[in-house]
Amino acid sequence: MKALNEWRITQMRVTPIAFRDPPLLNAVGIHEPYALRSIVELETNDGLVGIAETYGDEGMLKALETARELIEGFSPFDLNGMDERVKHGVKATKSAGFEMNLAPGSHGAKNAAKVMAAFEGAMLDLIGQRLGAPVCDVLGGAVRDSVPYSAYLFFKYAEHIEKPYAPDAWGEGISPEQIVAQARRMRELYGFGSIKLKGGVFDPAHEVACMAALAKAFPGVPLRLDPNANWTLETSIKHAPALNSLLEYYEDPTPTLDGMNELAKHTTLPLATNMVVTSFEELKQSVRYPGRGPVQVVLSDHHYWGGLRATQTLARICDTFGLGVSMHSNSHLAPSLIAMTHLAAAVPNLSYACDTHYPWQEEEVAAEGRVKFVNGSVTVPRTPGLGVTLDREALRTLNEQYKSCGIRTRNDTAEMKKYDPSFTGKSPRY
Ligand SMILES: O=C([O-])C(=O)C[C@H](O)[C@@H](O)C(=O)[O-]
Ligand SMILES: [Mg+2]
Repeated sequence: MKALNEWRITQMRVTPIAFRDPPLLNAVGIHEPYALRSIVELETNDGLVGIAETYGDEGMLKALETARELIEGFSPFDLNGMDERVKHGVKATKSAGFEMNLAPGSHGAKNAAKVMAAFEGAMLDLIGQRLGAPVCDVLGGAVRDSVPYSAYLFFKYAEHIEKPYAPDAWGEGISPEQIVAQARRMRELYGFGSIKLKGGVFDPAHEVACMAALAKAFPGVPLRLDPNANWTLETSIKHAPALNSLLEYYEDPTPTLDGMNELAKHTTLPLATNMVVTSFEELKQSVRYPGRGPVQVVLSDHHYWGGLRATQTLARICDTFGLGVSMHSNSHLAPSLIAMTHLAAAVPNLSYACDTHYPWQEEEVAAEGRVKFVNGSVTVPRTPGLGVTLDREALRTLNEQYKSCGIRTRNDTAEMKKYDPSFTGKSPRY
């Protein structure tokens, strides 16, 4: 073991991976057959390896590569120094191709925050391993033993238009009956205590009918609907009275802070967002509105907010301004879900069950296997560090899948055009 003052990160490794992802529908199109992520490993001069999962889009891989010199050679304890180096050394980029509104992984403007989060995650894993403490303890200690997640329902087709593998077991999810069946299956398998439906896909009246069917099938279970800003302000106001009695919060129905602010005057529901408040600058703008303001619940996401510590800061600011806090997710595997779990354990004012796409994923890179849910919650690991080790064989397989799948930047709109050539992804559509 190196003395702590000689402890250094000697090498960064980034492995892009692709894993099977079902044909899930959203405001801008449909998920491609493979979702992209990357695994960042930081190795130290005493042979420890810390890991973090982040986005796998081409822009993110380039940003990580440009930041190599900002991490190699430095101490794993140098978290604040790393933040500063990355803030000044990693530039925002205008993505050369497509920037998908729902995929923060493709947002060049968030390059520095995304790189900080990836580096910090692996550094906290290293610190925890070295000290024999779980990441949540490094973050100041867990205030809960397990973290509640929400069932995350999607409208979906039974299979992809191109068929690189056999269809999933969930089947089609379009009618209210199919959505209720999807929720029932997900609750049976995972025990989730609240339910979110990804909306912004079909006629809003159909989506409201699905929420009513869910409320009838699961009385007392908290429900959320997220149209991903695909409804105009007028449409969002029109459906507010029906949703008032159905939802626990109304997530990003309409675009812009101004739009959400106006909507807030027409609904009794808290308005939640992972679209109009996605940075500290936007949070500042949001809390400056007089009255109720545009946002009552911030859906944080450490992967693009600058990391676990930055998200703790975000949660404290939310507490100061009386805003609720929960978490947004994307298609992800155990290293990401477990990092969210450590973080959520160390956020006292987490007010709602967090999102996770995890039930939609079948493949895994963790040697521990698939993450287990008990009554919809994930137990906070007590093992040193993140508590996730890489299954090297699985990592190799998912990296091979990345190389062969041909996808380099998530583009749900281009995928949807294969089903419907007239689809534009233009938003708000309803
Ligand atoms: O809450 C959200 O906005 C999301 O989860 C965004 C995701 O990109 C979701 O729309 C998806 O996976 O299609
Ligand atoms: Mg959302």
